[in-house]
Amino acid sequence: MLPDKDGVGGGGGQGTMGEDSSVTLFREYLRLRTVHPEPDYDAALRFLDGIAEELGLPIKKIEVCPGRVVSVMTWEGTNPSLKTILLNSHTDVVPVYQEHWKYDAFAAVKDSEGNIFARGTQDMKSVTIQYIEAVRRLKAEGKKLMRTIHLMFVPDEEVGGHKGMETFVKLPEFQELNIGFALDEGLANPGEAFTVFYGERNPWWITVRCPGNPGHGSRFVENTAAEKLRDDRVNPATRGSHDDFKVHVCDFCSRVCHRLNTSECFTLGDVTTVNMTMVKGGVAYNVIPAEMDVSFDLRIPPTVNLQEFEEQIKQWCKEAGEGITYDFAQKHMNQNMTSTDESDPWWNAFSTTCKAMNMTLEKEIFPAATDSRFIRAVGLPAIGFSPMNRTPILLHDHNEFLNEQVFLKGIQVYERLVVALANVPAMTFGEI
Ligand SMILES: CSCC[C@H](NC(C)=O)C(=O)O
Ligand SMILES: [Zn+2]
Ligand SMILES: [Zn+2]
Repeated sequence: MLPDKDGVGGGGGQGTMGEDSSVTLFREYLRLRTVHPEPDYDAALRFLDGIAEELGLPIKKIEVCPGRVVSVMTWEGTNPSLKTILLNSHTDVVPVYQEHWKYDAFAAVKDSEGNIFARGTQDMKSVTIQYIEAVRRLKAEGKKLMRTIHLMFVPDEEVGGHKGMETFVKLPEFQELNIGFALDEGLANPGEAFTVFYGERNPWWITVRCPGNPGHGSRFVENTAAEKLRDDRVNPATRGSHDDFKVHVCDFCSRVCHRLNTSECFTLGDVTTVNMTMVKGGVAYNVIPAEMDVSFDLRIPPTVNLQEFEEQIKQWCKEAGEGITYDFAQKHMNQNMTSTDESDPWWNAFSTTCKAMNMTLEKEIFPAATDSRFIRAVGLPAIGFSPMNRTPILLHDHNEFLNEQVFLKGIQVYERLVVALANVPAMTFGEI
């Protein structure tokens, strides 16, 4: 192995201009435009095929929906009958507002401080390449692991995972992987610590439909769709007669916000948030619409009783006026969390390895949604972890970047984690 110019140690070879070859590969992957709304998934599949060939690993492709392929690269363990380790990552990225970026968001420019700028540097092309490079180094060292490792690359996480992981976990090809434990994405941490996620808030996307009396825009019309959306009623006859849905939501949000700000123990993942994100309706300035729709993005922690919460929503609709209904565009109901008890063999392997590397872990509930929710929903333990400390959280933001030293350190972290997880002894229940 070539010496490492940056003192990171245990690195890959030198790529272009003395750059570590792992960084060069990362930048190459960042340049693939797997960006919504029309991700170039074929480019990602070709890239991954090339890597599988380099590593001498078989790669299996499963078309879960037309044009949506999951690839699985497999490094077989010395005891392939044991439960396996899944290293999951998604290949798609969210769109950019290029005019707000310092550099082309798909050029993977590296500045003088070693910060690499591109969409996907944090979410989550870094993790994909870190998994690959960790496996490449372990193989090059001649390591043999007990459990099989699957590197899974999935499409469409950023648009809800319906044509990706949500469908794949229900297929026999997923069952056949015989997964025992999964790693998936987390978030950067601006401090020294690393954040790990053992659960996620449930995303509920709701559209509240408010019907009302139509009529000429110049008149006082009673019981309009619009007045069910607003608290300062236009019509003096009905103003203040009942609370609208938005008032209930605002009251609820200010109570949550107060709790979040007054308790040191809470992070965003521990509280429910509701945001009004869309309002639709109307056909002309002078026609009072027969219906107006308002949409909300709700995120509910796994500790909340979901049935009771839905009853609350029903009540708000009832109080907001006649004929109001709601429907869901997204309604995740599973509340499984992954054990972070030291007695849990998977968590124990994960946490003791991190401790041995002097890493401090902060355990949290993921505030948004990742593909881990589908993995946990089929009863598998999954930890959300992207090894990025000393890094501002910039996923989905302008000028997303990751420093190359942080990236390289992450490869070392995975090298150790993969060995530890793959060598977790066979469990008395279910494995022997
Ligand atoms: C609910 S499906 C969309 C998934 C998306 N994930 C992230 C990490 O931004 C979100 O939470 O909105
Ligand atoms: Zn992501
Ligand atoms: Zn994302």
